[in-house]
Formats: sequence, structure tokens, C-alpha cells
Amino acid sequence: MEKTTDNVIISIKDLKKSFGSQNILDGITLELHEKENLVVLGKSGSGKSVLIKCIVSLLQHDEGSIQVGPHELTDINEEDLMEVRRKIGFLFQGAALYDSMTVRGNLSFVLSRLSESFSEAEINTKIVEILESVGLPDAIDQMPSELSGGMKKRIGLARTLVVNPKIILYDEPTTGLDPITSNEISNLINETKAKFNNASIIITHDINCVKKVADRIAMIKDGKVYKQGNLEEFINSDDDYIQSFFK
Ligand SMILES: Nc1ncnc2c1ncn2[C@@H]1O[C@H](COP(=O)(O)OP(=O)(O)OP(=O)(O)O)[C@@H](O)[C@H]1O
Repeated sequence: MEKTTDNVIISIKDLKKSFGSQNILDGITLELHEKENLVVLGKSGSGKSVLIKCIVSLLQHDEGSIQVGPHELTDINEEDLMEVRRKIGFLFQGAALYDSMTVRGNLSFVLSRLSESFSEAEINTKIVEILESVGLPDAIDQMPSELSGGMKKRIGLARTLVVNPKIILYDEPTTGLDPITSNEISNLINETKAKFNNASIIITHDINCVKKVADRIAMIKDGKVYKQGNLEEFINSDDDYIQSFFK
């Protein structure tokens, strides 16, 4: 897809974030476009999770700007922040489900928090639809303890999808899964995009996942974007640092 400023959904400019004397993000400038999967690569501790936490204002940035749709996050008011958060689904690394509730309970909890006006029948229809989208319609009455790691990831994604987010932030979606299940989750990320037309930022160290899902890649090094480009440009790069991720 052509990348014009018209289809920019998140625009990050010169973003800085420090913890004490550690400058974790030191001038990140990056855009996410509609309907694209942007993979963020970088070694452990380079600030990838800090970056996506700044995007949902779980962390406050020190300098620079983050624009999500029409909203600038610096000094955003509570009401606008709620609107931004409704647009963004965040799939945490260890996305925990409520252990004492069934899958249905976990999903209906999110839906009823989103709007009190949903009827029970509406909630049920939505839950069935979303569970079909993640390939687990039969898990509806299961407890989280009965689910495998891969199934938990799928239900975590279902919980993110029930609120119909325009943007999904995936923090290491395949970590801890075997290669076959990882591959299924990578496919699911693509299927989700095809079905719901969302844009995503995906943080991962799993190069097979990168190869499957990336429309574009941004690599972070020393708190800055070291390189941006498509998969081919990364694979064919003769930069040793970049190659160390792909070999
Ligand atoms: N709330 C916090 N307070 C203090 N330091 C923090 C906080 N959050 C993150 N950091 C530090 O920021 C640095 C970057 O962390 P971050 O989790 O973003 O790395 P990452 O690139 O996502 O790493 P990984 O690939 O291992 O998940 C680390 O040194 C971490 O200790």
C-alpha cells in the first residue's frame, strides 16, 4: 500500500524516555500506517516494550510526541485518553485471563465494561463470533486452567478483539510456544488483519514470525530507529548488526 501521510494512524516524533540516568528511548521517530503489520526489532532491553507502553500511556514519555488518530498524547485529558485506549488492543507478553472465570466470563467481562447497553444475547453473539475468528469456538465454557499455552494466546487475542480495536499492539506473541503453535499464532495475526482491517505493532524476537507477518520492520538500537524497511531490505542488508538478527 502506498504510504502517504493520509493513512498514518500513529505518528511518533523524537520520543524520549529515561529511567534515572538510563536513556531508553532517545529520539524515536516512527509511523504506523492503516492496515499494516509493523514489526519492531531490537535486542533485549532496547526499549521495545517501553515504546508500546508509551503508546497506550501506561508510561509517560519525557519528550517528543505521540499522535494516535486525531489525539496527541502529551497532556491528553482523561476522556480523550479513554477514546485512544478504546482504539488500541494491547496483547501483553503474559496476558493473563481471570482464572476464576470461564472463557465466556472473561470475554463478557470486557464487553460489559465497554458498554452497559449490550444485552445478554448481543454479548453472546459477539463472543461466539470472536471465538470462531480465533479458531476456538468450542472453548467457550472452558476454564483458563484447561487451556494450552497456544489456546491462551488465542483467547487473549479474542479478548483484545471483542472491543474491535483499530490498532493491536502485540508484545512477543509467540514467546514460550513450540514452533508449530508459534506458526499458527503468526498466521492468526495475518488472518486477524485480513478480517478486521486493523493495523498492528508486533514486538518479537521470533524471526519466523517476522518473516510471516511483517509488512514493514523498524529496528531499534541505542534508543533510536536504526533502520526501517520491508523484510527484503532487512534480509538483503549487508549490515552486520542487522544480519545478527536474521542468521
Ligand atoms: N518501569 C520501569 N522502571 C525502570 N526501568 C524500566 C521500567 N520499564 C522498563 N525499564 C527498563 O527499560 C529498559 C528497556 O526495557 P524493555 O522492557 O522496553 O525492553 P525490551 O526491548 O522490550 O526487552 P525484551 O526484548 O527483553 O522484552 C530495561 O533496561 C528495563 O529495565
